[in-house]
Amino acid sequence: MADEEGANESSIETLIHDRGMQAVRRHHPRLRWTDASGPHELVVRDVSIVGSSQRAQLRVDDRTVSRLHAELELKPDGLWVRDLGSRNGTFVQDVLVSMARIPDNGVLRVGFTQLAMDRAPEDAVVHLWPTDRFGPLIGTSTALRELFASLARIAATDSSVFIQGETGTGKELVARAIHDASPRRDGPFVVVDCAAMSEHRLVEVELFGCVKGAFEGADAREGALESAHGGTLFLDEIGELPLAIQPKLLRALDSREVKRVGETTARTIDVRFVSASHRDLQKMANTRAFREDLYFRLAVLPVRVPPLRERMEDIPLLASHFAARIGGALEPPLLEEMSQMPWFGNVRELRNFVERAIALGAHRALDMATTPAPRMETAYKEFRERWIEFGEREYLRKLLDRHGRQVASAAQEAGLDRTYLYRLLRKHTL
Ligand SMILES: Nc1ncnc2c1ncn2[C@@H]1O[C@H](COP(=O)(O)OP(=O)(O)OP(=O)(O)O)[C@@H](O)[C@H]1O
Repeated sequence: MADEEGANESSIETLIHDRGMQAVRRHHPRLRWTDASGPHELVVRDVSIVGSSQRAQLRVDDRTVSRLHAELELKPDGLWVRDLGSRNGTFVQDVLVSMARIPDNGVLRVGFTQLAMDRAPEDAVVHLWPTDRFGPLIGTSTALRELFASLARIAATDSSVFIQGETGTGKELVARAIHDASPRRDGPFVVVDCAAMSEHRLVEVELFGCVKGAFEGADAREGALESAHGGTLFLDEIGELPLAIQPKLLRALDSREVKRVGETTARTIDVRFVSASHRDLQKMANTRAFREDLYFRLAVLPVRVPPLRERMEDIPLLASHFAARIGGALEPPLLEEMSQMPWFGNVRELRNFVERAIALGAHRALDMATTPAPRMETAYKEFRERWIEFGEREYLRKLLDRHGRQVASAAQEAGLDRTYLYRLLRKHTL
């Protein structure tokens, strides 16, 4: 029998002990609806897509529903829905929403179909990872310990994993942790940053390789898919993969074979695919900016890395870890203050902040994180540098907002190369 600790009525979960392990007992929401093919019900346990596509986890047979219409996500405070750029909109309690929590016993509407939510008859017990570390990853929050437990299960399989999360949440580290915990750990871990190459031929050669003379000046070279043979291929920023290359990657995923550019015979590969993006591939699939079939092939096991602001309990542990790594320590009042900050750049921003706090002192670090512009009473050279940094950051922040974080259109307005804009965004942890 599980014994309960601190039941919280407003939350969907309670911390319990089950068979000596820490776990959460969680009630799962159930959705019931009737569409063209009759009445249905589904208990939502994971991130699920609602749509008319055959591949959607919650398929609604209604022509007014987009193929990938909305996404459901279970968070500690309940079930959230996010519209994926649908044609006819997503409604909660009859209000048009882009993102909203569905209240208990509330109603979600997609197109003409109403889905009534209630509580599934049986609660689920979700085990948490017993420690605050999983390979290179650190975290003590329920959200991360649940993620660690699911990464351990994922690592044991060979299925393709798609990691979604805001910039700086630790997606690359999650990919690394999966590889290190998997039976492929002694094989190679190959990383390809799909955002780093805007030219389609470059990406193609990087991924698939080429034979000598395949195009002017081409030398024979092995692509990343071949290099990752026996190991894991991590495709970072997969949302930036040019559409023209996507069918070729899909074929490689299906057939486990690659042909170098200019080659006619195929080579067999044994590779585990892990990909990541901070962008909404589902939304991109709706506007055909990303192939829907490729998305579902890559996202057999979808993983969501929560933003730091949804797991503030992790801040002191992470901050002390980053400080200790460079031989420093942080004072408790600073840790306290850090727990109030928004961390839009997530763990990367936290790491940079800690490094600054140790190198320059807490005051300067806080100043740089929170003061809107540098103070005038600074040496001219430093003032000038910081003013440019500040101006650049503000410019980029506003630009991104105007374009709903779509880098391609933002780059166009700014008259910048997309790759360069990416580099600037990383520099400013935006
Ligand atoms: N849970 C964690 N434990 C320890 N270090 C972490 C954790 N999460 C992130 N980091 C560190 O934060 C930094 C950013 O992480 P990472 O590069 O994996 O983020 P990302 O989500 O891939 O970012 P981007 O979207 O910009 O590519 C790295 O230095 C990483 O080591």
